[in-house]
Amino acid sequence: MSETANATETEGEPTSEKLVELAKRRGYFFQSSGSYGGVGGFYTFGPQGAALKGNVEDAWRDRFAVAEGNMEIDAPTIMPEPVFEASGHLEGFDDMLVECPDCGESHRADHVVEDDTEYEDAESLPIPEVEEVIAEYELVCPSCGAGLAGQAVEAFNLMFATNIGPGDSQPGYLRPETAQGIFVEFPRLKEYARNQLPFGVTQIGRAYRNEISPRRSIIRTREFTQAELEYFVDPETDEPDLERVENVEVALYPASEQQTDDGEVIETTVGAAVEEGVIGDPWVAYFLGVAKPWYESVGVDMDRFRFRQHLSGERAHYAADCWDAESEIDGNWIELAGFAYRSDYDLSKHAEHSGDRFTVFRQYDEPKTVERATVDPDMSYLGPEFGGDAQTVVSELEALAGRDRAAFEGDAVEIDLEGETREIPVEKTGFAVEEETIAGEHVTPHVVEPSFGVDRLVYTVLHHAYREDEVDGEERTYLELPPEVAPTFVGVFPLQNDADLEAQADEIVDDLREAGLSVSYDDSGNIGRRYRRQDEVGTPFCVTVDYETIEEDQTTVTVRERDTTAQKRLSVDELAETLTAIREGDLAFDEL
Ligand SMILES: Nc1ncnc2c1ncn2[C@@H]1O[C@H](COP(=O)(O)OP(=O)(O)OP(=O)(O)O)[C@@H](O)[C@H]1O
Repeated sequence: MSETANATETEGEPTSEKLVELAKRRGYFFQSSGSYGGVGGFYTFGPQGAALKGNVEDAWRDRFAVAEGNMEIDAPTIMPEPVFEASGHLEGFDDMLVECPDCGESHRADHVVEDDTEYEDAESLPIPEVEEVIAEYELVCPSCGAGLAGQAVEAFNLMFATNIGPGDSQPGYLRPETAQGIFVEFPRLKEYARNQLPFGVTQIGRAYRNEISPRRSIIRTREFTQAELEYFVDPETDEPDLERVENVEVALYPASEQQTDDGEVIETTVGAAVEEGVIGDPWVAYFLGVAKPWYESVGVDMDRFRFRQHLSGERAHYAADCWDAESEIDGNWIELAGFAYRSDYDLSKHAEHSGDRFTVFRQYDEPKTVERATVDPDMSYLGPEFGGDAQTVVSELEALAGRDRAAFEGDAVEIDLEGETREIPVEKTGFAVEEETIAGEHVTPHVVEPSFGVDRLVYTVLHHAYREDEVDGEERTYLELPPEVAPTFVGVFPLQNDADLEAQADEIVDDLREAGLSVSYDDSGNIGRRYRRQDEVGTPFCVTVDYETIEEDQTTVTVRERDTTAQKRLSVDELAETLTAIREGDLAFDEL
């Protein structure tokens, strides 16, 4: 999809620029391998970024694996070629590439079209049409301004290829999504679920896409982290428990609204959206309802968040319905996650290509009596008589009996043998209809997939938390991160370089760490500068140990809150307990 759906691309808006600078300076994220000049699309999360990302992943695991009762697996990132033949990635996981004839820069042709025309869904256009649009609108290279008309647009496969073992006899690919690692293990995973649908399998891990033009720092990279849930359901019998999410308020931007000039985002509840048919699939609705409060809890600003339905051309052909979670960044909407109903497409493909069983046995409430059409399984006499291998004749007739009993009502049945039509007298086929009692049947589960990008979410959380204000006549930058995800919960400072103050501060650090809080100790520079440093990385509280603390009858410290900069004196003895209660949301700083 387009990153800029319904908004204009305004790369390098102030907040993003300042955030990227802060991220590098304070250890959130920066371009990798900088000593060697860096390479586009690869980023390293520094100490703060790795901690924030880890907290977001833990929060995702708590909500989508643990709280939902789903399993979690950890599959390899390299998989052999047949997996991607089956999944369709080898054949069709392409983006449209156009190269600038002047500067040689590569661009995504659909993005070039979307950025400078009214087309919103250029990805779904056939290549020749994209070439025509580029010529018709006289579109130019975003890097150097040279005209792109007449340049060939090519399909470029996004998978990174490798060889497994020496030589090139076993090609493999770095997975472009974590999902395939779950699908291919379905025959084993269903056993861990005791062959009972519905069940869900999650995975948090790296995915790799050789993006044509990685951009906007960690929003589009070539190596990124996904958190995916594959939820396997019986399409005929399973239904989500919508009551659990029906009152969740959501901002929805359905396809129908996107197609009109004055289309609007609809503010409604999940329950009402299902009832009114705005969200077609109840499973997708359920996961949108779970996701919205979760996004809010990790710090996404709900005034800058919506669910956008895919336009029909944007959807994979097998996907019955698909919605994206989107966040607004400097006037652009970016995709944070996709929620798709993928039908039985993935499991059927892997069954077909691997020959393994990707079904679950659906037990009926009561055994059922069914009629089954059979033919004589021993028709060895038919082989020579009808010119063909007897086994082939039998299986052709069996297949026909299974799907078209009426074919056996006349005097003779017609089957195709090696391209020739043969007539076989019905009485020679041994055709019969038998009654059979069956306890259930094998069904291929359907898949509902919430697929989250972690890096884009980390970027959004930082962007939405970015604040500037003035404290004591000085400009200040701070990140209003929720305590649940902030890399450090509390900074501890001795007021001055004094052995007694430092010893007391060390003791407090130990106490707080023992209570499970993440603590940063800082004794360099004046107190004001130390506060600024913690503000900039989003540390919710700072504790200062001063001379009052170490006076015998005055064992208190100053605790300062990041957002308001309000300060209170708290007893050292109760510090760990009080801060833990705040961290858990049981107490507010202004109640102290
Ligand atoms: N190159 C990338 N860099 C960072 N995150 C990505 C990248 N590609 C996909 N993701 C994340 O993985 C999630 C699920 O992947 P999905 O295949 O649905 O993305 P997509 O629709 O191909 O994304 P886009 O259209 O932006 O390329 C996305 O919502 C996004 O958060």
